[in-house]
Amino acid sequence: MLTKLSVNINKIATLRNSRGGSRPSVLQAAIDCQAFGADGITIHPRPDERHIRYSDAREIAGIITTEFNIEGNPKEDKFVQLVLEVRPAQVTLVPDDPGQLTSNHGWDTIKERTYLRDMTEVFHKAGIRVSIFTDPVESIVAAAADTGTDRVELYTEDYARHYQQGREAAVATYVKAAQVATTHGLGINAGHDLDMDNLGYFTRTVPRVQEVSIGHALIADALYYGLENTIQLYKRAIARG
Ligand SMILES: CC(=O)[C@@H](O)[C@H](O)COP(=O)(O)O
Ligand SMILES: NCC(=O)COP(=O)(O)O
Repeated sequence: MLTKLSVNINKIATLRNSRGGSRPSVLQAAIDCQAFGADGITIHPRPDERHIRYSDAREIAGIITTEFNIEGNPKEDKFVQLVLEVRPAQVTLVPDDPGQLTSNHGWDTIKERTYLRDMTEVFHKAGIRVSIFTDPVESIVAAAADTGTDRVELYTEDYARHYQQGREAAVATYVKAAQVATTHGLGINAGHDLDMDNLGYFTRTVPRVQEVSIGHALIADALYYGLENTIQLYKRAIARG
């Protein structure tokens, strides 16, 4: 099973918003990423719309030829309403507070089990696959299964942070977390701070990763190598392992 690459285009929107205009077009970027080989498009509209706007989500939904993944915190009613309106293939539930610079932790699936089960049911009723953002902690991943979620997304910042010092140690908790996910019948996604250097080892070593969502490093690389070439480089990193 080859891991799918979902390109997170948040940072295209960051650049667009920085001048108050419409350039670069986020919609065109989504169209092009799919044409260049992305297996999906991911966005993470935050309550302050610092990059992706809710209007972007509505427009992108109309040009999706791959898979659309919308990330966000369902404790924001506006987010839930948007997802139910847009009906992406997947919603990824991320427990970010509104003012966070970026995502930096997964759900406490033990404490939030009832809440997450209720929200999973809401999105399932709309025919939307659910993925829950979790740290690579075996007990947390096991508890995610009690919510009825389809998948967990393993939060990979810790892996990326420690990759250079020793990739075997950096990936160990993710291998175990993935094994627990599989044992509990959960699909496995992964994301955050993955890049061209650390990606192949992760997808080669962690079993049954169905999808990685990558944005910040990929868009930064695209400034040097071009978007089409960069997407192909990331796809080859996965294929080469
Ligand atoms: C959930 C996750 O790890 C990423 O989608 C992250 O939320 C990216 O958000 P920013 O692009 O706002 O950093
Ligand atoms: N879910 C992770 C994601 O969508 C992108 O994270 P990053 O590559 O921008 O760190």
